[in-house]
Amino acid sequence: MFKIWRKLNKTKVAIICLLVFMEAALFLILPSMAADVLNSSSIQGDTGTVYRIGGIMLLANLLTIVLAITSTRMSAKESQGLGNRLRKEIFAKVMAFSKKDISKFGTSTLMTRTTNDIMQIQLVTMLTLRLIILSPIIMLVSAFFAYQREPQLAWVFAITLPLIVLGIVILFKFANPLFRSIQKKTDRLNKVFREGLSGTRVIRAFNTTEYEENRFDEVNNDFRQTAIRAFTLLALILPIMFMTIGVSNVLIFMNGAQLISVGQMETGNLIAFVQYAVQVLMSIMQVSMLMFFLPRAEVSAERVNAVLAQEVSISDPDQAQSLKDKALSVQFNDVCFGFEGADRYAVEDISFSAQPGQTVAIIGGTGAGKSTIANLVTRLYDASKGSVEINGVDVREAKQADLRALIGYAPQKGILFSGTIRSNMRYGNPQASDEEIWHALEVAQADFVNELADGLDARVEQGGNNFSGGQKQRLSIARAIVSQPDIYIFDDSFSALDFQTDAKLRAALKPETQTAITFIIAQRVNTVVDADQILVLEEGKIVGLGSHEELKANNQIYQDIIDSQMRGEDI
Ligand SMILES: Nc1ncnc2c1ncn2[C@@H]1O[C@H](COP(=O)(O)OP(=O)(O)OP(=O)(O)O)[C@@H](O)[C@H]1O
Repeated sequence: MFKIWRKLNKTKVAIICLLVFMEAALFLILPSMAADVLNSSSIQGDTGTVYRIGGIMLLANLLTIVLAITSTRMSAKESQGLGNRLRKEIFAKVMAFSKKDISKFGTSTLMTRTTNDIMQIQLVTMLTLRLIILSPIIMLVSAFFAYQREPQLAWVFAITLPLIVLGIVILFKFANPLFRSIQKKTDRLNKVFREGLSGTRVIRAFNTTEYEENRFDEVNNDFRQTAIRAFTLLALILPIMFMTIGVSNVLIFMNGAQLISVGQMETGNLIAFVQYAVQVLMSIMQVSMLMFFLPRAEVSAERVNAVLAQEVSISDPDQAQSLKDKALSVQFNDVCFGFEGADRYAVEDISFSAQPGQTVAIIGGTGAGKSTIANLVTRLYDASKGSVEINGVDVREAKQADLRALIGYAPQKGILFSGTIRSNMRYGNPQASDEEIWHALEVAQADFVNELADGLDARVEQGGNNFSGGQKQRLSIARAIVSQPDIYIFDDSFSALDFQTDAKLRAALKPETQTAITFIIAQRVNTVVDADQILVLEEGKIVGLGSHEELKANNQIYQDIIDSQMRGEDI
């Protein structure tokens, strides 16, 4: 938590502490002033002095309120500002994470950490800024003033304080593990909810709505039961406090009345003692409430710090080499890559090179390692062995931003962002004109945009959910074309297109990619027939490399793929 609090604005924290200190000082003198008026018969007889002291007390009260409002507002602003900065830092960090880094945490917990955990931290920061000075000062000074006024009544504290401390310690012991468990259960709740949301269509198609509802009910009820237990314990603090305050008042009044009757105590002192005693107990309550929230926030802070401290596994070198003004090329030198924990490489001993104007097709069955090769070019993964060179530079020696500026990537799943068609098309080239966008859409065979009433201004919902899979793919292809890259990567982007559209798209793409290197990942032979070189992948290894004609003549595996797809027809 302290690590996170170091991010607070120190000047503002100092001002808040000063305001709170002044608030405490004013608050503390009020009972003494009232007691002095009540105790002194000379003051009571002097109406002018009574009014003057009353006026000062009123003013002190007003000032206390102004100070309290100002410090509360500043604490709120500072704690919200801290939350804002933490969310921004986490977002920036997660954006820099490689796929491997993200999978270390999981999407659901990253979301919970960015929302729920940061809210816990904000709440405790605000409480702390207000109470960390206010409550201990009021508690200690009130106890001192109370003792100074009437040491004869101090024994009451000897009974009430241990009672209160014992009650709070017992509550802490039981509630803390429950609050820790709530945090984990929030992650689970999010995970099941997210899975349900993203899999709605599959759930309905398999008629498993009831099964999914039961699964959600189970985690939801588990969360509810733990939360009820934790908050019931938390709610017990108030009754314990009020009961203790009540008992202490009764004891003070009983003993005080006796002392007044025998002339050993003045009425004003009794009133002041009661007020100070209440303040002592209320301050203990405030501190204990804070102590109650603190462990929860501590757990949250640990979870947030873990994300911020996570080393980004793919980072820029200190002295990056430029990729500009160099001849365009892509070269794989005996590249192997394995996922963490996997017992074999996902791709192994991959070597090939590509020159400007060439199309490299990668074909192979499901899980053969095709996307992994694309991810090695874009440096979403780093080679475990060997090297990937772009323009003669090892990708690990270049800046990621420079590398990615060279690449136009159309992913396997057409991923779009909420906004308009235009904003999505300009994603890789903010300066693109409408003409350039329409041209790219034409090349990508995205004719359907012409029919949309709003054309380029047509709305794109979150994830492009208002477009079909094939439409999303074409828009993703157009987006890659708009950025006019040196290297195109179409990762199975033609799979949702019919044969005719696939052929038309590849023909239209040719003049666009004349000076570029184009990667086409596909499972269909039709899509790769025109490629300059085709990499045939099986279980992560290249089992064939050549043109369609060469492979068709000499490569048994390629022939098998053709046979399985065309059932012997000639391609
Ligand atoms: N995040 C991951 N963690 C562990 N293993 C993975 C991960 N992603 C992919 N793999 C494994 O790596 C291998 C290659 O995956 P890759 O996605 O490159 O295949 P692919 O040829 O593109 O398949 P498809 O055509 O089905 O998309 C597969 O065996 C897969 O199980």
